[in-house]
Amino acid sequence: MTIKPTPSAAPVAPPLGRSPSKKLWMAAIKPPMYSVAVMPIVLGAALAFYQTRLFDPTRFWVFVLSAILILAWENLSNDVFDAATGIDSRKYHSVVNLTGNRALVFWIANLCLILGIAGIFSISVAQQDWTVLLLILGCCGLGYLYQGPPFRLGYLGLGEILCFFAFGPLAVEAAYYSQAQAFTVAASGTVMTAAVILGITTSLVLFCSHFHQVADDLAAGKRSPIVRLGTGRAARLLPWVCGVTFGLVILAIVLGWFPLWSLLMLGSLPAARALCRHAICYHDQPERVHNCKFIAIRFHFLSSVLLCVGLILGVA
Ligand SMILES: C/C(=C\COP(=O)(O)OP(=O)(O)O)CCC[C@H](C)CCC[C@H](C)CCCC(C)C
Ligand SMILES: O=C(O)C1=CC(=O)c2ccccc2C1=O
Repeated sequence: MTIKPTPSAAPVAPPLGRSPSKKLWMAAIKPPMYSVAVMPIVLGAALAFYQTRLFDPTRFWVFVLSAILILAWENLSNDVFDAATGIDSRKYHSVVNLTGNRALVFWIANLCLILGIAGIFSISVAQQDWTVLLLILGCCGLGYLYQGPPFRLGYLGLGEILCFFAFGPLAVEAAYYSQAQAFTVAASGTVMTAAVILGITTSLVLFCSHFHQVADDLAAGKRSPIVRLGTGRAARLLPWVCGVTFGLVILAIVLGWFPLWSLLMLGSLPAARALCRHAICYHDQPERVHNCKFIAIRFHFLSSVLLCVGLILGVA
C-alpha cells in the first residue's frame, strides 16, 4: 500500500478562525504526554538502585532532559511528516497548522533531536562507553520508522510494536545502564520484566490515541490497530492488556525478580479500570473518546511510579 503524499495541506485555521488560543497550544504541546519520556528514565534508575544501590543524579537529570527533547523531536516531526499526507488537515492543534510554517517546525524539531542526542552523548563520554548512546539512537530510529518517509510504519499499524520496544526494553535498559554501567544475568529478569511492563503501558497510550481518529486515519490510508480491529473489539482488548501488566508483576514477585513491595503497583488498578470503562463506553463516539490517551497516560504514570516506589522500598 503506498501513501501518496498530498501537496502540503493548507494550514487549517483553528475552529474559531482567530489566532490560535492558549488551549490549542496546550493541546499541541500536551505536557502530560511527556510522562512517557520521563518514566523509562525513572524506572531504569530505580532498577539500577534496586540492584546496585548506585544513583548518579547528574546523569539522571541529563538523561531526563535529553529524553524530553527527543520526544519533542518525535512530536514536532510527526506534525511535519503528517502534514505531507494530509492526515492532520483537521488536527487544529498540529504545530504545523498552528504556525503555518512547516519548515520552521522541521528545523526546531531537528534542533531538539540534536540537543537530546548531545545530552545522551555526554553520558556515554562520561562512562567511556557507547552502550547508552547506541540504545537511544536505536529508539530514535524506531521513532523515525514510525512516521518518517518513506517508511511511515505507523500507517501500517506497526506503531504500537515500535513504541513498545522504544519506550520499554531499549529506553529502560539504556537508563539502567547509564546508572549501573553493566548488564548482569542476575538482574536481567528484573530489568526486562519491568521494561516489558512499561513498554506495554506506553503502547497502550498510543493504542488509545487512535480511537477518535478512525475516520481521518481511514481517509489517509493509515491502518492503525483500531482501524484494523474496529473500535468495539479494540476497546474490549484493553482489560486483557492491562491484566497482563498486573500478572507480570505478580509473576516477577513469585520468581523473586521483584520485591514484595512491588505489589504497590496494584494501586493503579482503578486507573486501569477507568481506562477500560471509558474506552468500552465511548469507543464509537469520537467526541467523547478523544481524551482516551490521557486516561491511558494516567494509568501509565501511576503504574510506573508505584512500581518504582515498590522497587526502592524493596531495597530498604
Ligand atoms: C508521535 C507519536 C505518536 C503520535 O502519532 P500520531 O500520528 O497518531 O499522532 P497525532 O494523532 O497526534 O497526529 C509517538 C510515536 C512513538 C514511536 C513509535 C516511538 C518513538 C520513540 C522515541 C523517539 C524515543 C524516545 C526515547 C526516550 C524515552 C529516551
Ligand atoms: O500525540 C500523541 O498522540 C502521542 C504522542 C507521543 O509522543 C506518544 C508517545 C508514546 C506513546 C503514545 C504517544 C502519543 O499518542
